[in-house]
Amino acid sequence: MLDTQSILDVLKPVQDPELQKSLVELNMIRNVAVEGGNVSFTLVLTTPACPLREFIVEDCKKAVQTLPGVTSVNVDVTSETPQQQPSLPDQNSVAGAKNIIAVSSGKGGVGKSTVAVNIAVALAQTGAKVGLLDADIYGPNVPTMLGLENTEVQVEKNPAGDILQPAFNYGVKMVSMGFLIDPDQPVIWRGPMLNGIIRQFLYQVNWGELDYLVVDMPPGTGDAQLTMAQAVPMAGAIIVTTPQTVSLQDARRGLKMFEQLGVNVLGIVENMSYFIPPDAPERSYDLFGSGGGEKTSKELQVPLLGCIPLEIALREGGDHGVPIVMSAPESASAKALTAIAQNIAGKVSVAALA
Ligand SMILES: Nc1ncnc2c1ncn2[C@@H]1O[C@H](COP(=O)(O)OP(=O)(O)OP(=O)(O)O)[C@@H](O)[C@H]1O
Repeated sequence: MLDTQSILDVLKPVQDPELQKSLVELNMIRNVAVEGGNVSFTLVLTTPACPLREFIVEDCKKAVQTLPGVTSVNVDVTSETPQQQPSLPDQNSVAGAKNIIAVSSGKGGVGKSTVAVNIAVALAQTGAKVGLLDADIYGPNVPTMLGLENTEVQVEKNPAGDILQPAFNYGVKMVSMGFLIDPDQPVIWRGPMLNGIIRQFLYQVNWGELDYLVVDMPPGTGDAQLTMAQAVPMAGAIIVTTPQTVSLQDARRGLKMFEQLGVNVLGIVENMSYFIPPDAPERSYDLFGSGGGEKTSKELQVPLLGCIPLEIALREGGDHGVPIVMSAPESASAKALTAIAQNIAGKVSVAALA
């Protein structure tokens, strides 16, 4: 007989390809309804950024259609991002923020902020609720890249501590070190000061509900990384590198540091992997050698999340405050960044449900 139980039974062997577990057992199939031969249910994915959405829907439909008497299958797709749990006793979650992702690099100038901004916007484009915390004290350039450089931060007076109102553009809520410091004045940061500001940015900002809080870390291995790892449960870190050997060596150091701090490294992103000339987009040149990111990822046994080409439009997007995933989603770098964002979202779900 065609009923809720028979639908759930036939769907039981269908797995989430990333989590490699049964959709039914993961409680991802809900609201099953049968009316005559018409079957409908809700598929609750673990991220709105799921790149395999169509594939999973197709698998479900095929399974249900094997039942005799089924005339139509209607799948309503939605998502609930799982929440990362604290791993250390003193950690405090950021209220409302389900998954905190640190974007880091061994050294400056490899494109860490460019990657952080574009993956934040790409995640927001899928419908996810996204925050971006610019913790890069040495070069807080996220406001410029998001077109928010002249923002006046709004502060809400509160007896328990003032609350900052994040700036907002392209679907992303953002706070930046750049809002607090004069960009032309050098600031000498001492560990405790930096620690205090990062904690303020985590806990005294009106972030609201967030599926992902992306944090643009200062380059290198220092106090900011230590503060983050101690303060909050992190879904994971990603390390941005370029293909040159020196950059890869720095990436290795960054990776080891996160491992020592007990932070899950979601993978490496190789930026400036190859050059695409704007007047001959069918060509590409390996300016800095090739395969470095892949080699490092194999050696260190962490996934390579993707490779981003060197494209003039990507730099221009950053300078003009319109991230390339917004301005030219069909460009090679935007496609690479969107795929990386989806990849990260998948790995975050796996880590949260492990
Ligand atoms: N793939 C790319 N193609 C072209 N330009 C790029 C690419 N990646 C980054 N850039 C440009 O390189 C410069 C440095 O990038 P970005 O500020 O993102 O690096 P960073 O690692 O965050 O640096 P810092 O450590 O100073 O914060 C920027 O002008 C950016 O637009």
